[in-house]
Amino acid sequence: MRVHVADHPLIAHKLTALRDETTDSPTFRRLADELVTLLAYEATRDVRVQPVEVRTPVGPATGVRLSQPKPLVVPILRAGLGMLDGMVRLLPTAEVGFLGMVRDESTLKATTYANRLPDDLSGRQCYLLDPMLATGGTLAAAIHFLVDLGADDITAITLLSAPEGVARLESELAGLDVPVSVVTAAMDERLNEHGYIVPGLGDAGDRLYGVV
Ligand SMILES: O=P(O)(O)OC[C@H]1O[C@H](OP(=O)(O)OP(=O)(O)O)[C@H](O)[C@@H]1O
Ligand SMILES: O=c1cc[nH]c(=O)[nH]1
Ligand SMILES: [Mg+2]
Repeated sequence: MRVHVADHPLIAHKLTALRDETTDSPTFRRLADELVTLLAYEATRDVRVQPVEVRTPVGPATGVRLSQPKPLVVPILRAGLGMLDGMVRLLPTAEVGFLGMVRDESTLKATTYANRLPDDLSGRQCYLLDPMLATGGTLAAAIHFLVDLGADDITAITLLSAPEGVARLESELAGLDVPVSVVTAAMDERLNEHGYIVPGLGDAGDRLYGVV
């Protein structure tokens, strides 16, 4: 599994404001949106393209366009929804599927409560969106979902990741022959006893949408 930690002062600047407990929801949403657009640039480095000829006013030119089948973007509800607009701004022709998953706060086990994905993902490049990679249970289950439907290339984009979650993904996905990458804005220190990322930013879903 390839793990890319973004190293850019603009990303670090926005992430610091995102972490700040005094940042309100509207600002948090705007920052998450801006951050994912910056991360998407790195995450789509291997997006598949095919050659195409166009005519400029001066003459013929060879360029590229995104290959078929279209990439699939999958936000993991709730918090991943806060990353969707920023991602499709960069990949406007992508299709969007949805996974609703929630982690039990006492057992830390993830369960799936909604699934709106194409039936067949053969040959599809998929981009999973979730701001937090904590224990890794949610992302591991989401990746298995996509692989079971035939996805053959998966990139997860997260805002914060914990080393424990990355280690879990590495061991749970070790047998897969599907390439998986994680692109994250930061690798934090650790998880606390409640499974929260330290220093983290708290509960991403609550900070985006309020406590429910
Ligand atoms: O790596 P893990 O330990 O599985 O934790 C990460 C998950 O926890 C959060 O979602 P949450 O369950 O709070 O749902 P929400 O998005 O509805 O707030 C977060 O958005 C991830 O999906
Ligand atoms: O720190 C964490 C861990 C899981 N989910 C969150 O929203 N935040
Ligand atoms: Mg939450």
